Amino acid sequence: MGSHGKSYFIHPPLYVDFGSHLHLGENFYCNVDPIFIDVNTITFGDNVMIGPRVGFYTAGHPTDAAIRNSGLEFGLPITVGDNVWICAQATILPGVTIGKNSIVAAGAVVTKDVPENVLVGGNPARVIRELGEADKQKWAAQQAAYHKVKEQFQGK
Ligand SMILES: CC(=O)SCCNC(=O)CCNC(=O)[C@H](O)C(C)(C)COP(=O)(O)OP(=O)(O)OC[C@H]1O[C@@H](n2cnc3c(N)ncnc32)[C@H](O)[C@@H]1OP(=O)(O)O
Repeated sequence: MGSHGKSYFIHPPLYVDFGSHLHLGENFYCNVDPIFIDVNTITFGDNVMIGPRVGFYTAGHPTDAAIRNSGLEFGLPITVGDNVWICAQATILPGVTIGKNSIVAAGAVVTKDVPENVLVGGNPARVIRELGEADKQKWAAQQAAYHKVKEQFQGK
């Protein structure tokens, strides 16, 4: 591995082309069976969560068949910001940067850069909506309800 934070976890099996081009931030979590085609660098910020069977493909080939057959390959870096969640079976293409706090929905094919604080999904991935205060309120209520049940269960 190129570099990593103090705490990281990847469920095996995993595939890397090199491994040395992979840079993980703090508190990196990746579910089972990721593919890292790291011909160029794949760089993750802190607190990134990856669902099962997500593919990161930095490599590409010429769209001209004759030149492609000569063996030419290129690699463009992939960069994932802090606090990004990439859901199951998403595909991240060469050169893509995903902005901090954003979510890539399950099955998305990400062909272009993703802004910060958005949910993207589909093929090709498009912004579905912005993430913000409504999400915070919804999930803070869920969190509070969870802790209430937990404390009741523990007899506090
Ligand atoms: C780290 C891990 O291990 S994760 C474990 C594995 N789990 C997963 O991968 C879970 C993946 N979950 C998803 O993809 C979910 O759909 C989420 C997180 C994106 C849902 O986010 P929410 O904001 O709650 O989305 P919500 O269900 O309200 O849907 C919003 C819109 O996005 C659409 N949408 C939801 N998921 C997707 C998707 N995967 N692809 C395309 N569109 C989607 C919905 O149809 C809806 O569209 P509409 O407004 O036209 O009706």
